[in-house]
Amino acid sequence: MFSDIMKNVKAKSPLINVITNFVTVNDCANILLAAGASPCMAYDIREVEDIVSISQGLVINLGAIEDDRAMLLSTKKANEMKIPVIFDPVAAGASRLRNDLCTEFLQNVKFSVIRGNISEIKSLALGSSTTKGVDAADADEITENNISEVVKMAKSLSEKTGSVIAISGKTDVVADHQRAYIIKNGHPMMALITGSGCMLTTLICAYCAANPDRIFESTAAAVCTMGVCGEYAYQKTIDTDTGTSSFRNYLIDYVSKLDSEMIEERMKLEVY
Ligand SMILES: Nc1ncnc2c1ncn2[C@@H]1O[C@H](COP(=O)(O)OP(=O)(O)OP(=O)(O)O)[C@@H](O)[C@H]1O
Ligand SMILES: Cc1ncsc1CCO
Ligand SMILES: [Mg+2]
Repeated sequence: MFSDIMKNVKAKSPLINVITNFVTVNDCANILLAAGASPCMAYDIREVEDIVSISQGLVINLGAIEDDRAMLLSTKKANEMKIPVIFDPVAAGASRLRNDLCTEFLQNVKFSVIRGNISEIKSLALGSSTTKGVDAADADEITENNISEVVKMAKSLSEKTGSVIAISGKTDVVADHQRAYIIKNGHPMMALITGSGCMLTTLICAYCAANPDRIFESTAAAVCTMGVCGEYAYQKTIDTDTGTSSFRNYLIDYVSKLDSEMIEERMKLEVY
């Protein structure tokens, strides 16, 4: 299902500029290299337009905001060039600065994909502020009881923004204004390392940059990749009697080792 999408990442090796946070920046660069893409983490206002002009994709991550002017300048350039721009609204709902920037970005930028945990996406869609900082609040967890409401919310946010919406967690949702996939891969250990969400957003950008006419499918492929690699990495953590720090390395290892057969074997994707 995703074999050509993954092959294109390796064949084209897209250059992705990532304006992200100092917490997870190195993991984001490594996940891109593991997938076959090429990272650049330029964020200085004096050069972002030049770097974006030679890039095939752009990530804007609000984890630790240093210079929102550089973010806006680079998105403007990327939109002019019509390359995919992926938004990670980290901790949306947690502070006025984050909420104001999310509003400003959604008004002025065309994002191909918006990827967040359920609390962050609820904040964008409903203006709620339930988030536990950078982590989703337990009370927001997607369950069998609320999944239809969550899908409805994602479709309506997609309609409003023109972006594909990816919600991560125990259950992942990928939706545009009319279609949705539910993906149930991954492992709870993924929430015990920082940056699994930031890495997922960056991987989505690589897949979209290599397949710019297939944003919805590329997003789903990246979500499945991350989930399946989380499962393999957890197994390896158990087999080696290690813990969360090794798990993080194994996660990157498996993204570099993964092929489409390994995904297809384990993928738990349903059309909703
Ligand atoms: N309980 C879980 N079971 C299975 N997979 C999970 C679980 N929690 C998170 N994941 C997976 O971990 C990845 C990151 O999702 P998560 O929602 O934790 O991101 P996040 O909160 O934005 O993370 P961060 O801000 O630390 O980067 C996704 O691939 C998701 O499917
Ligand atoms: C822990 C943390 N704080 C700001 S960004 C970040 C990484 C996870 O989003
Ligand atoms: Mg996050």
